[in-house]
Amino acid sequence: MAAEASNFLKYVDEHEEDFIQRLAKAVSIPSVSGNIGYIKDVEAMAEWLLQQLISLGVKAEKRAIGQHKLEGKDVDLPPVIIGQLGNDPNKKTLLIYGHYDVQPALYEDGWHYPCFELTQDPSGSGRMYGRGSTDDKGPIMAWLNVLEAHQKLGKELPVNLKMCFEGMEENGSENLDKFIESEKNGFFAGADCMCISDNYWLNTETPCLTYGLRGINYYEIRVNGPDRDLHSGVFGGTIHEPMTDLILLMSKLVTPAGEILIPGLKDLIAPVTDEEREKFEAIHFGVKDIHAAVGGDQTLTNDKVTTLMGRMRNPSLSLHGIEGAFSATGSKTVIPCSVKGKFSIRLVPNLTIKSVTDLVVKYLDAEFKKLGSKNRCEVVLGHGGEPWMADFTHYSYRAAHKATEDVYGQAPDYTREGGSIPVTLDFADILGLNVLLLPVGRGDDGAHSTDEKLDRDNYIRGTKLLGSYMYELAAISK
Ligand SMILES: C[C@H](N)C(=O)N[C@@H](Cc1c[nH]cn1)C(=O)O
Ligand SMILES: [Zn+2]
Ligand SMILES: [Zn+2]
Repeated sequence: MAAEASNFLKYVDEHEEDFIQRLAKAVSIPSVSGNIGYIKDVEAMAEWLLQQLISLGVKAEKRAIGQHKLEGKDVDLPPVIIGQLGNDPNKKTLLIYGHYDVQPALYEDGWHYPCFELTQDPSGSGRMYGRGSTDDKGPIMAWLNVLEAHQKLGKELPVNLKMCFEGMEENGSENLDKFIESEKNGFFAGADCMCISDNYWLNTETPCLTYGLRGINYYEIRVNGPDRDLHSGVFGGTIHEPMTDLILLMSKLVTPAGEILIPGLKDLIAPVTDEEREKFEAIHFGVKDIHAAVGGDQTLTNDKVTTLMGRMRNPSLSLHGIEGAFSATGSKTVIPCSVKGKFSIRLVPNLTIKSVTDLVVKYLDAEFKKLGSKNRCEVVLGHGGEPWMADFTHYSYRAAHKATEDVYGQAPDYTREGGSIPVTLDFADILGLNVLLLPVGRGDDGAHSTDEKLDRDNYIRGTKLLGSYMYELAAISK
């Protein structure tokens, strides 16, 4: 461990409670980017984060990045917050990214704790529940904790730090690529490498460094029929029903065993190399880790490597929901006039947003024609992100490896994330940077799920990890 880091680590140990209060404040702002009803909260979260950064000595500002359509209305995109601390030509410059928006959360979905109130597990396990605790407010707060420790200790950071925080990650990071492009020779100039903390360990015990992400294509199948909802007793048996068409189409996408049924898609996947397989075999993981994380034994196979490849190396297709369908309690006998089926496909090398979309649209159009329905059907790509891979032999990974050993007393696993952070590829390609994914949370944190949580130990040691990584990065030769 770099000796200069020791009083930083001591500060972290002495300020655990303050750091938890910081996370509690962040979680209390319901910054859901996908619903129009939360626009004010997303703005409030951006403003609170900006003020936190300024109070920690960061030269920070909010940047507007245009408008988008939300629930049919034109509204401002959440601002990007950029900041800089340190500009010493003798130091390396690290760029960090995080997102201050969160997935939706409703108590009725099955939460056991208030969704937007950081709640400590009463049994004393150290679990801290709340939407955004692990994705991605916990990691952002961990960076802020690092800054606070240095400010209060009167210590300079060992590297120059540039920061970019967005509020649209959970909805496709719209326009962020354009912002990065426009600031390539401006704000982002001079960055040596990049670190993103926005994914999770594979299990509950082994820290990891992540060098790959699956991409994502998010689709809607829109089936429109009559111009109003109808009584099924009066009109059932007389018209083509949009829900019936949609369910049929959705059933043609994937089998219960997870096999994607879109013709031609498999042929586009890059063949798996021996080196890749060896990397998967070396990971500390068992299907029991998935059983623990999902609270059931629903794994498709008991084989470790097949399971890991299912998550990291193969595409997957998930059906998410149907907008416009009756879903409340009770027995409403309605025929919905217009429904939108939502599904996504996780992309792996060499699948691209376009190649997959071409196949999806062609296939669903043909399947719809086979139904002979008089309804109208349209397949729309909502947002897309390409898959990404990094060079994990880069000095930034070596620094993070060392920091993990310092903080956790064990070497990290090298993993690929099944989830997507589409802007990672934009940062890597547009700025020409090596990107390291350095997760804080565990595999059972339940990101996007009910009872999302972050363990107190991961939050505190995660703060130490991010700080130690900066020290190792400063010390390592390129
Ligand atoms: C891994 C990251 N924390 C995350 O959750 N990413 C999301 C991104 C996304 C794309 N569409 C909606 N959200 C994910 O992988 O689902
Ligand atoms: Zn997320
Ligand atoms: Zn995230």
